[in-house]
Amino acid sequence: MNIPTRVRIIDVGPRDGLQNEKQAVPSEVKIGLVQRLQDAGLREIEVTSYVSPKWVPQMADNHAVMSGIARQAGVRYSVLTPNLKGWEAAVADRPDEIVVFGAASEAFSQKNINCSIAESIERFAPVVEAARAAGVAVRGAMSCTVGCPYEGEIAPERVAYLAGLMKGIGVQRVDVADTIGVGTPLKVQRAIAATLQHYELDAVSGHFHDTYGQALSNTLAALELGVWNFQSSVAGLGGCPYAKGATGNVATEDLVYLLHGMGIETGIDLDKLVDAGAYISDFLGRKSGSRVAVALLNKRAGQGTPDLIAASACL
Ligand SMILES: CC(C)(COP(=O)([O-])OP(=O)([O-])OC[C@H]1O[C@@H](n2cnc3c(N)ncnc32)[C@H](O)[C@@H]1OP(=O)([O-])[O-])[C@@H](O)C(=O)NCCC(=O)NCCSC(=O)C[C@@](C)(O)CC(=O)[O-]
Repeated sequence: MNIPTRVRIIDVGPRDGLQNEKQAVPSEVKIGLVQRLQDAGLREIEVTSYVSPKWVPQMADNHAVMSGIARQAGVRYSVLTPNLKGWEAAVADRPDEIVVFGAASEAFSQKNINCSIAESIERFAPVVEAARAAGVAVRGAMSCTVGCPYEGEIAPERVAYLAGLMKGIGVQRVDVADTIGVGTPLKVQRAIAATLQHYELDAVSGHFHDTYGQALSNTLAALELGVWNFQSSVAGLGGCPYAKGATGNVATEDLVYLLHGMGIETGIDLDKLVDAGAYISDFLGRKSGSRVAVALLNKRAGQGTPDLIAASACL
């Protein structure tokens, strides 16, 4: 076992978390969320995406959000850019990192970005080149590395193929995404191992949705392989508009609780993170998707400690 002692978390809540929200979330609320996440100690935040507003209307205010955030030294702000048009709009807003996003599944690639895997790489290549020439870091999101809503199970060879293509065009690090949260630990480990054929461990992150309640188990499986970069979404927000029925990412609060409980350092203040989750959940008018946050908020409200509630349930 090669469990790391420190983990870096990218909170993708403002982007992945909110992109699928039906109600319009004002730019000020998104900016307030980014502020609270950095106050809680997050050092990487995925802020928005420069995609077609017809495809993802919630991200149409990308410029307002990126220009409205109060940047803090040492925090990396990333944005999604699927093509040169997205890059050209994004670069004016000075992201620290851009994310090109492909899929290990042909059908998902078509549904999500309207092109084949091969075409997507052709579109990404000039984006990557321009970003690197401008000194902007480049990450590649790899969707459907375990399962696809249209094609079912995805073989690790297809993940290795995509990772190789990403590497070939100069993408510096990649996310192994279980977009629809169907993965289980061994399948996730196989997808990561396939990615490691092309990328160093330090350049691989886990991005697990929690649709089937497996995200923390999958995190542990990734930790066992030494992975130390993870993406999560405060309050468990989110889902992809082109993966119907898939729920949000693993909640950042749940991830931090797990990691701190294992003695793994994150640099994140869990109480402040719970406040950030409460802020956005209150705005959306619903309970947090984080079980840790709900337990800690109940505890704060004096409704008993989670330990006592659990004990009384056994009586
Ligand atoms: C990629 C495209 C644009 C291709 O869409 P397309 O229709 O093939 O593009 P096009 O080049 O033919 O252009 C069509 C129209 O879109 C405009 N357009 C073209 N590009 C842009 C741009 N960058 N920004 C703004 N507008 C753009 C373009 O100007 C034109 O406008 P019109 O003339 O009709 O008015 C489209 O499919 C799209 O926007 N898809 C967005 C998909 C998306 O954001 N999905 C969610 C994020 S991925 C995800 O959540 C998964 C992830 C990353 O979290 C990991 C995981 O869990 O799996």
